[in-house]
Amino acid sequence: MARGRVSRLSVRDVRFPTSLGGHGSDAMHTDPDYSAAYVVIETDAEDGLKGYGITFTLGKGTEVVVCAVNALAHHVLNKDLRDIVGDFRGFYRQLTSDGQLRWIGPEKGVVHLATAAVLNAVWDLWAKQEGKVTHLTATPDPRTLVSCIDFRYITDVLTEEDAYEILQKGQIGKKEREEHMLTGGYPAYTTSCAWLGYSDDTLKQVPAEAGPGLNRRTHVFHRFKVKVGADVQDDVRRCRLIRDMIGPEKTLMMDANQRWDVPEAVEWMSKLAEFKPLWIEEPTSPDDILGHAAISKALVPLGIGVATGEQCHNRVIFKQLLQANALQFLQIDSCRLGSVNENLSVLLMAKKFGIPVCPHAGGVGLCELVQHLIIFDYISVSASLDNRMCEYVDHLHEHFKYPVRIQEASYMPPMDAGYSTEMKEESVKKHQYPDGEVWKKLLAAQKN
Ligand SMILES: C[C@H](O)[C@@H](O)[C@@H](O)[C@H](O)C(=O)O
Ligand SMILES: [Mg+2]
Repeated sequence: MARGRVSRLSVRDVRFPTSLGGHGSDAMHTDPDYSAAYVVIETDAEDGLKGYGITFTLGKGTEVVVCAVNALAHHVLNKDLRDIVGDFRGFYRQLTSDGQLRWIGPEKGVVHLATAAVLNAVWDLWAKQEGKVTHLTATPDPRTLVSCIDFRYITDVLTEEDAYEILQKGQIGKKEREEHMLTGGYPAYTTSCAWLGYSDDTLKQVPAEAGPGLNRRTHVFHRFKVKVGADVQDDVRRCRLIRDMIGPEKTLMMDANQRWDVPEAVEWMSKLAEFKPLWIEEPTSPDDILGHAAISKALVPLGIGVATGEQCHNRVIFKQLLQANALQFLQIDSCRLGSVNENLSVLLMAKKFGIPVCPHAGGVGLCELVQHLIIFDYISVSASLDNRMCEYVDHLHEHFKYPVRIQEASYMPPMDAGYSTEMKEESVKKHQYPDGEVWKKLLAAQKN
């Protein structure tokens, strides 16, 4: 039972200097410092439980998101948690419809990232209070889940009744699928093997580390993603190198991070088609729905699908991408959309259109969060693993209190109550910007 009045909301700017090693680099984000606006919600309940929420950002972007979280805080403070989750749809709408803040959104950009951080903290707290891993796998009543979704702007594609029906059908065989997750986990792919800033030598090392016997964490990947898009000759060389290393059978995906215009995307991918990519991710602007549709159509003869979503603003854009046949793989993001609430609506729309969801993860904490959503998708919505997998990157998990568990290249279901969002206080202190120990040193060195 949800309890307590929200007595405090704090938000911190936590950054990791990942750019120093080229980790996370791509054709557009050449110096990413993986960062989080880290929200903690406290209540006056005697249990002393706190809710932790993050949104993923890059370096300097974090300070802007922190401002936006502070601007939203009054919607949460002094509210009874029971009232928040008792009318979660209403609360979601309250946050996203703030008469002044929606002008700098609505439901997009900084203000929506901040909404996600706050709502992620609410989901974490609610789940902890109920002693559940997540509300998603454990909730017996699809009506409760449906009541968390704001259907505004999507009823032409998904009504409340449609959602309920999908979730009701998802009850069939749920026990077996739960069992399957507990024993085999959810299939993962790795991106850590081929960031754009990695040298060929590093490329050669990293996939080998994921091979039998050599791997630090004893997982053997079958699916790999390589960053492309900056220089076509370079891409050909790197893709050849990786394809040779992983062999012809393993799955390869490519990610251009929005680098190209529409015709350029098609032309570029015809040069990389020989390496048999399953998909090209974010070939062009994330806002260009018809552009994605044109690229999808042009790449059909090459057997390459289009994947997108990590910078898709909200459920409305996802709705249109689905309506326009603009993607073959849909990539939800646990921190860009409005938390579980909005992600649920997208999972349900994807089910309706028969498009597999392959979440974006990585960054800092994204794997920890999105595993809950995708395992739920399998157990209660899609009921399928065909053409489905969840991204995994091998960075920064050590800073989380409940880090993901990867076994045999699969996400093993989280077992601790909550949304796996809590970071170790020691890590937060060290990496807080600009006065954490790590940044003090780095900033001092930059001055000298
Ligand atoms: C800046 C980031 O590392 C991105 O490159 C990353 O999220 C990427 O697009 C991905 O698909 O993992
Ligand atoms: Mg990507």
